[in-house]
Amino acid sequence: MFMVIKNLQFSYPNSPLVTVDDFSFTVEKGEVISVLGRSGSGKSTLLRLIAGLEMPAGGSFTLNGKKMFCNKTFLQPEKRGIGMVFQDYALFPHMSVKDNVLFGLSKMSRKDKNKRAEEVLELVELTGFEKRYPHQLSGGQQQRVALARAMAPEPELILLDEPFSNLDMDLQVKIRGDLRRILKKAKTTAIFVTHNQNDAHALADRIVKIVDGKIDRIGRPCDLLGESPTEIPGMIEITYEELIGV
Ligand SMILES: Nc1ncnc2c1ncn2[C@@H]1O[C@H](COP(=O)(O)OP(=O)(O)OP(=O)(O)O)[C@@H](O)[C@H]1O
Repeated sequence: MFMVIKNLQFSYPNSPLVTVDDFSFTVEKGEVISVLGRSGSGKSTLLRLIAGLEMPAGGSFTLNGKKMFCNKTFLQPEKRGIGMVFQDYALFPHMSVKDNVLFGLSKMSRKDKNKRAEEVLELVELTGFEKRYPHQLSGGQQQRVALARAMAPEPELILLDEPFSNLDMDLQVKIRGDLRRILKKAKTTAIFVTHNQNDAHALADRIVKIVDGKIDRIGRPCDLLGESPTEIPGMIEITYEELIGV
């Protein structure tokens, strides 16, 4: 299995709550997973643990056979091969679109960097926008530059934290369609965090639903559509056992 998270455990210091309580799930290569949950359920914390920005209290996480953490192994964020896109895009305002994308690339010749930047900008349909600055772009275009920058180094996994929350409703609908198409075209494995059920259902191959720091259910969007576990007796057992396989 491409990515395996097993019995992941985390609490913030000085907090009585267990923020991530015994999470186990697997992700296949090229799969798009939505982590769906209400505000405060622990979604961003899970992404921070995957990214290596927080140290888990227990459990293990491997990505493409590499131990990200397990017992005393803790791979630093910069060595994990994981790209991130956050809700505020975090583009460098004084850099052009192309320079923003080039920033994510290292250890390549100048020629190769330029080629890769052109490729990813084409993928997100921003060819011709290379010389513009972030303030000269729409919100959706800025979001696509952020995605291009994260995808440029060909990370093994991309994490997206509520990437649409700053966009207006019409744009959200368009961008989520674009995002799924872009991720699938590049065969990128992605974990996408949202509190919005529509986004989760439109984008994901599978959804990991979190309630109060615990995995409530895992399943395909068609399995989980609009139902709560109490409305489908036995649902947790079937989907969870079938799908985590760890
Ligand atoms: N630095 C911190 N110190 C202590 N508690 C924290 C810290 N950051 C988050 N928390 C708490 O951990 C819990 C989970 O927070 P987290 O940000 O992961 O939730 P979330 O599901 O991403 O929420 P949102 O959708 O609002 O971003 C919340 O109860 C939050 O108050």
